[in-house]
Amino acid sequence: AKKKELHIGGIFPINGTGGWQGGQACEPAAQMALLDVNNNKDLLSGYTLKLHWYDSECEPGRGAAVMYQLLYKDPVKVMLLAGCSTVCTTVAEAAKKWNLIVLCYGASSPALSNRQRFETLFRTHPSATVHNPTRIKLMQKFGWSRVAILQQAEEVFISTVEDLEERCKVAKIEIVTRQSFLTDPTEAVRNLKRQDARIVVGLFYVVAARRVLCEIFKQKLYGKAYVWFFIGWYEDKWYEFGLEDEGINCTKEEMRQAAEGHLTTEAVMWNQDNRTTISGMTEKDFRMRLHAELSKKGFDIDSGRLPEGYQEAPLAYDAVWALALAFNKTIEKLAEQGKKLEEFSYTNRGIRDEIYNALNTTSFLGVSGKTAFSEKGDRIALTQVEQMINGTYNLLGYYDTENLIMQWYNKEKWTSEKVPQDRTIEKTVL
Ligand SMILES: CC1(C)CO[C@@H](CC(=O)O)CN1
Repeated sequence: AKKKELHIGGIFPINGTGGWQGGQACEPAAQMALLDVNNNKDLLSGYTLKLHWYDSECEPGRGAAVMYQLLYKDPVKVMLLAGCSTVCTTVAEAAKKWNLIVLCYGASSPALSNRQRFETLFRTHPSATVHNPTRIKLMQKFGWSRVAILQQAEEVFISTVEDLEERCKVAKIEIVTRQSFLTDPTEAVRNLKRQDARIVVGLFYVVAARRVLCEIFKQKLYGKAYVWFFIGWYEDKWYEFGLEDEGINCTKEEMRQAAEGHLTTEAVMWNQDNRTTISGMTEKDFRMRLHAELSKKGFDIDSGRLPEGYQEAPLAYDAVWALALAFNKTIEKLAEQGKKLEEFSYTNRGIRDEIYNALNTTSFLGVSGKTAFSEKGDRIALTQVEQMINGTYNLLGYYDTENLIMQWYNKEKWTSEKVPQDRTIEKTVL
C-alpha cells in the first residue's frame, strides 16, 4: 500500500551576511537524516516523512515570511525545524498559535530557555549558558574565587553573563569587575588592569576576540600571572587570521604570545566515542557521509574551508531523528485513542500536546552524542575544556553538567609551573 505522507517545515540560514549561515551544512545533514529515517523499517511504518524548506538568511523578518509560506501553502506541516537564534525566537514565539512544535538545531541564545514565551520549543543546539557550570567547576578546581568578566555587548553574551553571575554568587566566587564593549575593547581592558584582574572570562564573537587578544598583548594583561577563558568554537587558528583586513595591529607572533595558556569551554556537538548511534552509524561514518554530501555541493573539505554549520551538522541530523522518534511514539499513543497523526491541523491542540509529551521524554544516542531535552526544551550536552599550549589546543577534559561529573586528564600547563593566583598575594613581612 502507498505510504501516508507526514510533512515537516524547515527554515535554514543559507545565504545572507549577518549572523550564522549554518544551513549550508545543516540542510544537507537534515536531508541525510530524512533519508535514513524513511529507510528505517522500525520507524514510522506506513508513513514517509517529507521536508519542505526555505532559506531564512538568518534574518528574523525573512524567517517569519518563509514560516508564513510554509503554513499557508498545503500540505499541512506537523512540525518546524529552524536555525539561528533570532529566527528561532521569532518562529517559536509565533508557532504555538498554530499548535506547532519547533525544533531548533542552531540556536544558542539563553533567552530561548523560557517556557512562557516558547511553549513548544525544543532545541538540539545547547544554550550558551551550558559553558557556565564548567567555568565555575574550573574556578573551583584551580582555587579561583576572584574573577573578572569581559564581554561584547551582544544579547547572547549579556544573558549568558547574567546566568554566570548567578552561579558565581551561589559558588561564592567574587566578580571583581564586569566590563563590556561594543567593538573596541581598549577601555574595558584598561579597567580590567586597574582592578588587577587575573582570571578573566571572555565572551565575544571571533572578530572581537582578535581585537581583545591584541589589546591584552599591548596592555600586558597576559602571561604567567593571568588566565583567560575564551569560547571554544572559534576556528582553530582564529588568532592568526584576518589581522590585516580587520585592522589588528599585532603580529601573528604577538597574538600567539597573548593567546598562550588560555582555556576554552565549548559544548560537545560530535559524539566523542566510536559507539554505534541510533542511525547505525558511528560519528566517523557520519563525518565521512557528510563530507561526501558536501563535496557533491561543491565544498572542498580537504582545502580546510568548511561550510558554515559544519560543526553543528550533527545537531541538525539528530533533530530529524528526535522528531521521527517523537512521531513514532505519538502514532502509538494516538492509536489508543482511535486517532491518527495525519489528522493534525493547526487548530488541533490535542495532537500538539501528544507530540510535545513524546519529545519531552525522547532520549537516544545520536551522532551529536546523548540527545535529550530539559524541561525548558534545552539540549542536555557535555562540555569540553581545552588549553592553548605552544600554539595548539590540548584537550584537558570533559564536564557532564547533568551528572556534575568532571573527566580530567591532568594535561594543563602553566608558564610558571604553578597555578596562577586570582589576586596579588601580599608578601607577609615576618
Ligand atoms: C556555536 C554557535 C556558532 C553559536 O551560535 C549558533 C547560532 C545562533 O545561536 O544564532 C550556532 N552555533
